[in-house]
Amino acid sequence: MSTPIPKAELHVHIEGTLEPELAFALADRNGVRLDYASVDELRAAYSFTDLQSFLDLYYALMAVLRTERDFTDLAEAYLARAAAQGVRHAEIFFDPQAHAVRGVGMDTVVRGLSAALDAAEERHGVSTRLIMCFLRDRPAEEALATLEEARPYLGGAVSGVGLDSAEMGHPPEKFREVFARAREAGLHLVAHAGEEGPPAYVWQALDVLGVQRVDHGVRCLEDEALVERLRRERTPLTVCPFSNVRLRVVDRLEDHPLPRMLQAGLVVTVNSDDPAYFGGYAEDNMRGLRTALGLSDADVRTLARNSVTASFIDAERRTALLAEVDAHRFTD
Ligand code: HPA
Ligand SMILES: [Zn+2]
Repeated sequence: MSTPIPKAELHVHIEGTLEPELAFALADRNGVRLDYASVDELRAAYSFTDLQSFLDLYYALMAVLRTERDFTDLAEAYLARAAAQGVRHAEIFFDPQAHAVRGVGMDTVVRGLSAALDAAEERHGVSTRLIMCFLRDRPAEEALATLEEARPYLGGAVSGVGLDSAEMGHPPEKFREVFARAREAGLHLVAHAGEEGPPAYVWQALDVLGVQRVDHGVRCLEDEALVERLRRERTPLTVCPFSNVRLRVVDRLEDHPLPRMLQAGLVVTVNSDDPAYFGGYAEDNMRGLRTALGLSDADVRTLARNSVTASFIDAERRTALLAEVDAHRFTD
């Protein structure tokens, strides 16, 4: 690969970076039986019809994650791959409720992930933040309990909260209270909205939850007033092109609405979402898009700059990373 452009990744689920090889290694280590005979057989199951069909496999495979060391190994593997793809800063989602159902508690998950994240700057040159997501298809009360369980880590290991899982039928307003509490705790706020769900869910994420970024948000294009609002307030959208194709939010990469989003003046970023399942990491997404849509060098630089300005890093590192993006030379 020619030198990837330096960038931030703002939308990646750590559980979605679980590659089949690591899943089998952890299954062996923990004595967990998988329903698949081999890595190839598992990979062959990665054919999705919508978000739910993906989530079913995503949650099932998490059964192999048991100990602090498992979470450390998972995050370390992601950080090494991300660094090789030019990622210089990563804001990483995790789903504590999806682990609690197996009796794997908050401390195990956060301490395990933090061990890898804390070493990432020195080991890989990647700064990091951790964003705790609530599962929107679980009750609001469970999200509140999850926030309380994470209390010792809020503002420390955990910088923000998000909202993910099955979108349809689970509007952002269901989580009004937990987001209000997270705001009181001084946390950053983001939410998945407008991936499969309608523009109304994006409005709610902004007006009811008060999010600083919208994850996905591609369906905003169906509502002109919403596009104008996002543009005027420069609310970043963390777009995930490979994910959109694999989950059939768009038919083909060639049809991806990203150029229209840029054209509309939106602060768009490119991200990998669940790279082990969707066919590639951050730079893979960038190059895939570039080829499919004929993006220019200037477009790619704009996307990389957006990723840095949309991140939650401090001003000094932001300036340093923007300088790196501007100094990048395209060689192919
Ligand atoms: O793309 C996604 N959408 C919603 N929830 C998720 N959890 C992991 N990936 C996703
Ligand atoms: Zn996502």
